[in-house]
Amino acid sequence: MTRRILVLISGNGSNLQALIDASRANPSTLEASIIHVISNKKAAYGLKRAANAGIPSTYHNLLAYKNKNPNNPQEAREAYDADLAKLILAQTPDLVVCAGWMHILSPTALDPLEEAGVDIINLHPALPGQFDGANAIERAYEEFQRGEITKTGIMIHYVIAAVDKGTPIIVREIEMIKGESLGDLENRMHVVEHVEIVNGTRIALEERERSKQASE
Ligand SMILES: Nc1nc2c(c(=O)[nH]1)N[C@@H](CN(C=O)c1ccc(C(=O)N[C@@H](CCC(=O)O)C(=O)O)cc1)CN2
Ligand SMILES: NCC(=O)N[C@@H]1O[C@H](COP(=O)([O-])[O-])[C@@H](O)[C@H]1O
Repeated sequence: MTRRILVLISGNGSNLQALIDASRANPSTLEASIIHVISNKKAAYGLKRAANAGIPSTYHNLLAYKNKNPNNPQEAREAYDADLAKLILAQTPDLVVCAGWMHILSPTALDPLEEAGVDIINLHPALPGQFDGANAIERAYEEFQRGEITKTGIMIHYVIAAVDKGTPIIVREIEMIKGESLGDLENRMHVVEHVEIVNGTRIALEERERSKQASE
């Protein structure tokens, strides 16, 4: 049975592209099919990448929920997340991959997926516990400029409610270079990301299969 991956994006989608390319390489380096892409940003170039690859996609618009419930942003967010979980489960994925997905998932999104036995993994451009949250690369670069750190990295981790605190699957350290521009650091990190998001996805799928076999 071909393993089914659903990918969540918010922007350029270069990591989505890495997953697409790996799953379609001959021989494939990722034995799985990307069945659907969901973006929380309408202008995400990753939606065009999905279309170019013939992969169905959905734009899930948080603003529409906030406009329907202007006086309670938390309630709007939870309704958005609950519908996001329904959108995801309707595609019956084996795994969800956050690939530049810039929205914090609340338990109203995470709980239905956990109940359905669908794992979520995330690519985060920092080492465990180093720069949790958004803008991690920029924050690392600023600390390096201040002489506070000498290295950063990327990790692929399971997603739990606590942001970027889930169990790491892959951790890769990246040495920082004196005099290097932020753009050059970002480019070096993206090269590593594009390799490790494929490896992390493969490992998560394998771990899921082992866990299913053990429970049978
Ligand atoms: N519950 C979890 N949700 C998410 C996780 C996670 O580990 N647990 N990982 C993130 C990805 N991420 C870092 O890797 C991350 C992305 C975005 C943010 C954030 O502050 N988002 C803001 C909106 C920012 C924007 O729209 O530009 C927000 O959601 O309010 C933090 C961490 C994916 N989600
Ligand atoms: N907190 C999550 C986060 O910061 N993710 C980062 O967003 C970029 C997405 O690029 P892409 O859209 O080209 O894949 C990547 O650098 C990824 O590490």
